[in-house]
Amino acid sequence: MKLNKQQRRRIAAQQADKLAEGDASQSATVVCHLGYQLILEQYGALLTADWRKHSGDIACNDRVLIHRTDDSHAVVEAILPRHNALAKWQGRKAKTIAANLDQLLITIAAEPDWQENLIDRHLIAAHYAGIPAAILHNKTDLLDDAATAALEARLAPYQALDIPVYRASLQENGVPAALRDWLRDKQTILCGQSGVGKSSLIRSLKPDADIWIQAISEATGHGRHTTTNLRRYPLDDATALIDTPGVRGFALEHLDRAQILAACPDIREHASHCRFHDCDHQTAPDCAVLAALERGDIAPARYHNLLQLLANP
Ligand SMILES: Nc1nc2c(ncn2[C@@H]2O[C@H](COP(=O)(O)OP(=O)(O)OP(=O)(O)O)[C@@H](O)[C@H]2O)c(=O)[nH]1
Ligand SMILES: [Zn+2]
Repeated sequence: MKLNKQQRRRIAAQQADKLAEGDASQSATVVCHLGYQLILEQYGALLTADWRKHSGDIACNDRVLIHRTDDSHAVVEAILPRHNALAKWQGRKAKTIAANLDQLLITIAAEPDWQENLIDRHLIAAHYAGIPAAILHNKTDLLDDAATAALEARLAPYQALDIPVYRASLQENGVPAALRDWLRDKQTILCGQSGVGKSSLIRSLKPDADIWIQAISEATGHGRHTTTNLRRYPLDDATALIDTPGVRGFALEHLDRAQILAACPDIREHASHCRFHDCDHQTAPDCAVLAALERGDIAPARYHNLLQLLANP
């Protein structure tokens, strides 16, 4: 059902009243959005919750005001204001998948094989969510010296962008101290292909992760259905990890060329000096991007990856 302006205004006003009432209701954090049901955490305990039709697009890690209906169930009255939100786009339609994030961690590994394109899409999504990103290169134990050098060379252009790159063998050595520090007191969304080691990272940092997963399954009453939904893992009062099973990457079709370029800090400056506003950065005359590439001011890999993204957002 589509709402008219007046109905939307009335709902917004009702939600504002609820927010103002504050402690008449109580707040909780969204652990998991199952589509038909929400799993919330309040004071360490899990609740199932329904929401009113027009509360808005509730996402994992949202803070919500609730009305408890019994010990294990609640109704969401309103979404508390968000710092930010990460959306996944399908064509021109956006779906918020997580809110109130501080940073994004992309994990890659020797296996499964990965493409720069995957990292680039995550960096652009992070850029538009207004959060910094870092890369975790896991399973270093699988690489010999030559393979390590080759992989490091692929990651060098990202390090040149001041994106932290952490290296780990989670299985053999656990979580490196520098990565622990980076994650501390932050709400971090964990991205990466299936099998790179996201669960291993969560289990290393949250020894009771399996108990938490079990508790979520019990709350839903639907066994293991939650495995393809985003899930929040609290580590302490200020730290949480948000796992993203089933999020295969970020389509960028909703962005135009300029917006994609704007999210590439190493290239956008040069692009602003191209002779033509709509320069293709390939064959057009007086292309400042090509000139910078020839001077060595843009990493060839970054240039080629950008062309690929522009051709296939
Ligand atoms: N060799 C090696 N294997 C690892 C390492 N870390 C994790 N693995 C293995 O890689 C496989 C996938 O790890 P997970 O942690 O389940 O990966 P994931 O990203 O959570 O994958 P999904 O659960 O499918 O999303 C498991 O068999 C792990 O034991 C590592 O440092 N070295
Ligand atoms: Zn150009």
